[in-house]
Amino acid sequence: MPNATNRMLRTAAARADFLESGRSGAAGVPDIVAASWERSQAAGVDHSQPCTDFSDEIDSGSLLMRCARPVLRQLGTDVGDTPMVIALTDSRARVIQRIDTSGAVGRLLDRVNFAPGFRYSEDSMGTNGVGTVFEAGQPISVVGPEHFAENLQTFACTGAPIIDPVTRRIEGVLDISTLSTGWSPLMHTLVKAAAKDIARNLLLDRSQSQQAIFDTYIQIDAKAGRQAVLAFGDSVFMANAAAQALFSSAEQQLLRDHAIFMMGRRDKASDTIALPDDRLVTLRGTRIVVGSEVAGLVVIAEIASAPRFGLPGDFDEHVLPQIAIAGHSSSRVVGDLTRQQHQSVAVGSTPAWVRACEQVRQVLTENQPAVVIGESGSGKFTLVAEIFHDAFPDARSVSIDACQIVDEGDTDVDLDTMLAGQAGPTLFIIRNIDQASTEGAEQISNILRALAEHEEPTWCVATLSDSSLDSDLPFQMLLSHFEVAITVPPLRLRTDDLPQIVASVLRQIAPERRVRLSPAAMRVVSRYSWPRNVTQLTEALQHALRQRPVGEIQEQDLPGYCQTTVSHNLTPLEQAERDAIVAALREFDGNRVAAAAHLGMARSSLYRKLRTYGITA
Ligand SMILES: Nc1ncnc2c1ncn2[C@@H]1O[C@H](COP(=O)(O)OP(=O)(O)OP(=O)(O)O)[C@@H](O)[C@H]1O
Repeated sequence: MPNATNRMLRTAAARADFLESGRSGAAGVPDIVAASWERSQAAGVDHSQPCTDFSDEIDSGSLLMRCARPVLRQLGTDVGDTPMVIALTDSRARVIQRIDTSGAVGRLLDRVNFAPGFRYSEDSMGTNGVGTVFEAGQPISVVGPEHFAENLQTFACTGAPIIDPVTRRIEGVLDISTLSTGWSPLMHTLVKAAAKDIARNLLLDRSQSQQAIFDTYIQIDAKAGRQAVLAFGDSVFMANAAAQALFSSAEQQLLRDHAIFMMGRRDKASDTIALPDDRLVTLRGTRIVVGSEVAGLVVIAEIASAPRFGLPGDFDEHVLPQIAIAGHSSSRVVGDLTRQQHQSVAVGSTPAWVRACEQVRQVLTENQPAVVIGESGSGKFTLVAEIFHDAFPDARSVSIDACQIVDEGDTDVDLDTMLAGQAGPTLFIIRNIDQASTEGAEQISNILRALAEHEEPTWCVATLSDSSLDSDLPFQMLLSHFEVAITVPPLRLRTDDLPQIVASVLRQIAPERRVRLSPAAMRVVSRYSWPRNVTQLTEALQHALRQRPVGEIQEQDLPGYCQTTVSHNLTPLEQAERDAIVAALREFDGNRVAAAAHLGMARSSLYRKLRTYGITA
């Protein structure tokens, strides 16, 4: 029997002994491997079903990626047709790039989640050619049964650390993986040399880039007079006095994020960006190119316009619905609201949504106290207020947030003031009654009783989250006050309505700008599950508008988390499965282990499904 086969057999037997009886079973196995098995076991890695986590926030423009790119390209050419996969990880053992010289090896590695976004640390996947390199701080080959996990037994992985020559930190690992039968000690030499090349590039890039950015910044600042000048690079950020006076540190961070986005673009180095306070800032940039890569950007930033519309929460004619908000300081009742011309938010053709709209219209017409149930941010409040003002244009509405009702003596909601100020038909919307404390629920009960006896025409609707229904929270005592329950569907079940909803949100957050989504961006929006519903969609579109204040929003302008990997429209069965996973994650506060147990699913299957459905919650 050849030596290599013999060695593998012995290691396989030692691994079985180790799993049964601990370190004594690992006799004859190299110390570095035996120590790693022990660490894997101590970390609680399940050798029969290890599980890793996934994140889709990979920075393709990072310094490491930039320095590794030419080396990986060369390595790919050097190994030619040898069936293997070359992988680069970041400093958190997350695979950030993979080059397959063999589709078959690539497919096999997909099945064990050795793919971009997945973490291969030792405490998640056990002994392997990435995580163990981080632990040992040196190159290592892990061949066949030397892997701790069952599903990695057929592979051989050779990894070498990429050590930053300046900081001496491990910035990542370069790994070559193949089938254990095709492993050769030559791979060790190859990987070590390539990792060193990447480290050398780190040093060169840093010093050349920093010098080039600095030189350009000095030149532009000297000519800029009193204008704001900022310089951005991987580990460089400079702002002159004018820039520091003009932008807060949070705004500077935003400009930096946008500059990094601009660095990745090939078309133009100038752009306009909206700050959170809606000032429009024009950035005129100069790209700093080192070698064939963009290493930094120096920009002159000018305010193009002052804020053009109110802050979120402000009551103004652009903000729907037209209602008074019970704020922190008082429950204001605002009268004399004139109705503006606008598109209704109650649009949509999804049957569950149409049904909810009809029911809301009916309870308001017949003045029946109702609870509207649905996921947070699904638009319960907006829908009720909108339909109410549509049906009763001269009436007013008051919103009371149940969280703000504390107790009798210390309350934000002053019922007497509210009712005394009521000079006409009024809708009271009590939001999130499921969030009420015991004292709050008693207070709300008093309010509901008082409203029922009030002489003026009064409507009363409460909203609550469907996940609270089965609980024994204090709000349960309030349900007897309501005659009808209406359910609002979550956004992910309203995919047909999404184009209208997106248009409506864009009109609301950028009323004076003609922005729309490109077809590809709309596809991204349609595939994502939106666990926080319209609230989250609004945040995502605000983010996209900051990236691209005018014109057509592209898919890369949307936040990374909603770029799903789902490449087809989901079948009803898949939608049901995705919804069950989202619900379980919500129930267990994003705890994937608990969610998998609840769903009766292996953790690895859950991770695969998360990737398939693009669920990042
Ligand atoms: N059709 C729509 N068009 C534009 N914006 C909308 C639409 N529906 C809801 N919104 C916006 O989405 C956000 C969430 O809506 P809303 O507050 O009505 O949801 P909710 O279900 O009552 O939320 P919560 O459970 O958190 O109280 C709000 O900012 C609202 O302005």
